[in-house]
Amino acid sequence: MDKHGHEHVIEVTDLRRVYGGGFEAVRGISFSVAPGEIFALLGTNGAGKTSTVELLEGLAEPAGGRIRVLGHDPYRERAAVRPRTGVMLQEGGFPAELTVAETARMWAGCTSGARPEAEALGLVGLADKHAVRVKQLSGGERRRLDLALALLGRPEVLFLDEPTTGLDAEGRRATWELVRELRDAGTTVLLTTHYLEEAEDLADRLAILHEGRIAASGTPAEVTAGRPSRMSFELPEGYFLGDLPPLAHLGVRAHETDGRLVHLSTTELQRTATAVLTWADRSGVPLHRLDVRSASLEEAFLGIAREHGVAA
Ligand SMILES: Nc1ncnc2c1ncn2[C@@H]1O[C@H](COP(=O)(O)OP(=O)(O)OP(=O)(O)O)[C@@H](O)[C@H]1O
Repeated sequence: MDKHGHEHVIEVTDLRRVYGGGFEAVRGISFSVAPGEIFALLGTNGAGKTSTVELLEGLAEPAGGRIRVLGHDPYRERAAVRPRTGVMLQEGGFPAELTVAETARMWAGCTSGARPEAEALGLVGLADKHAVRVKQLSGGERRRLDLALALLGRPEVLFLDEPTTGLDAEGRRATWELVRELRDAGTTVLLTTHYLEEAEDLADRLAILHEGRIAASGTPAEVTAGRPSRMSFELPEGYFLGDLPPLAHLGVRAHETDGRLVHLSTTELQRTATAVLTWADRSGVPLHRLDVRSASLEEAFLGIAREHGVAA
């Protein structure tokens, strides 16, 4: 149950996955996803995202722990869960010779209560590609076809494994917009992504996985809270870091110089930025390449990787 008294659509408790050779890829993770929520699983390469999503989709049996999707065990009660979920795997693997429309029709034939193929293709912006063979689609268009197929059964729960990998910036934004619309219409979405911006922009809540464990979780704001913000600028010839106001009094935790470029890491961005800009203004110093950014998911992600000794 969540705080509003709703049943969770996805509930994961102390989940474990161990591969054949004895390698423990998922080491006791717990999280839940509420109805109509977008939940993102982030993580370094090999953190266990795909291993987890496959368990949620019922494709393998967990080595330990418990999963409930729409109140059912997705592995043991696959027949009850599968028709109500849509799955977009990392590798679609469609017959290359079929056209887009034929692929959608074939898929619709295996899907109960499928929406019209043209509607699904239209949702992902592939309507004008219906007569094109799958092998002729670009990488990004194939990803969009994957998504169209996942949407055919009007799923209540959508699993998206790296849905925007290979898409250009416009395609990525269009997919985010579509995922948001689906969420607003009540679909619950669990996605994995390598794009921190995607999680920041799209996810209502997220978990950062690291070596099979959850290193941080919450809303994007909760996960970034307490992480330092960044300010950087280029000092002109003849000026040095020591010319600036004393940084330690401004919440600056760390500073680095890279040639003339100065990077400050601060817990009090407004004070730091005000002091530096006031100093520059009063001293008549032009600050080139000025960049000020508040704590982001990227900062949290890199911080977690650093704390765990991973080169990020
Ligand atoms: N079939 C398998 N047998 C043995 N080990 C595996 C198998 N599949 C995955 N692994 C290992 O499990 C770990 C987690 O892999 P997984 O694919 O879940 O990570 P991921 O977070 O999705 O990574 P990526 O971001 O690189 O896609 C990795 O160390 C991987 O090598």
